[in-house]
Amino acid sequence: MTPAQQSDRALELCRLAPVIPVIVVDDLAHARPLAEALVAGGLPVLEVTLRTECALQAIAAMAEVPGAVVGAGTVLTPAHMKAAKDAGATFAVSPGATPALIDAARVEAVPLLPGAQTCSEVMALLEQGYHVQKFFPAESIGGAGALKSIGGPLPQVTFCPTGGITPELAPGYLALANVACVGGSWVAPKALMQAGDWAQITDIARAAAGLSR
Ligand SMILES: O=C(O)C(=O)C[C@H](O)[C@H](O)COP(=O)(O)O
Repeated sequence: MTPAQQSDRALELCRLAPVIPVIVVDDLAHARPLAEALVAGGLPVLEVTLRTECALQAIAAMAEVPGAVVGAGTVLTPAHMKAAKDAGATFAVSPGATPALIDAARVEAVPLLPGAQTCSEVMALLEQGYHVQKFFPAESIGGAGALKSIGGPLPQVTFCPTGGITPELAPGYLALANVACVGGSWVAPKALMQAGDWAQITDIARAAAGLSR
C-alpha cells in the first residue's frame, strides 16, 4: 500500500466524522461499552493509543463493535505497527514519522496518518506521498493560525490536528480548508469511563459529531 493510497484511506476516515476520539484505555472492561457509546453518538472512527497494558486487547474488543472503525494511536515503531494490525487495527496514527515506521506501514499495508509539526516535516512526508497528515501537538505549535498559514504554500496537504483541542477550539480548526477533522481526548474522559457513565459519553460524542466543517 503506497503512502498516497494510505492517505486516500485516511481521508475517507477523516470524513466520516468531524472528531476522531483519542482514547486511553486503562481497564479492558471499558473498551466495548466505550466504543458502543462513541459510535452511538456518531463518532465511528476510534483511535486507541498504545500507551496502556491492555491497549491491544482493547483494540480487539472495540473492533467487534458494529459500526466502529478502530485504529491504533501512539504507533512509534514497526513492532507497534505489526502488533496493532494483528490486534485488528485498520489504521495507525503516529505523533511523528520515521523511515522505519513508513516502511512498516507499506509492508503491513496499514494506512498511516503520520504526524508533522513543521513545514519541512510536512514537505518531507508529502514527498513520500502522504497528502494527509496529523498536525501535532496542534495547540502548542501555533494552533489553527499556524495551520492556516501552512495552508498558504502547502494547500495540497490535508490535516487532522490533534493535541490540546477542546470543544471550544475545534470549530476554529474545522473551518479551515486544509482540515478534514480533528483528534481529541475530550470525548472519552477518564472520569466518566471510570464511573461507567456511557450515556454521558454518548452525549459528548453527539455534540462533537454535530460540529460543522
Ligand atoms: O498518542 C499519540 O499518538 C499522540 O500523538 C497524542 C494524542 O494525539 C494526544 O494525546 C491527544 O490528546 P489531547 O491533547 O488530550 O486531545
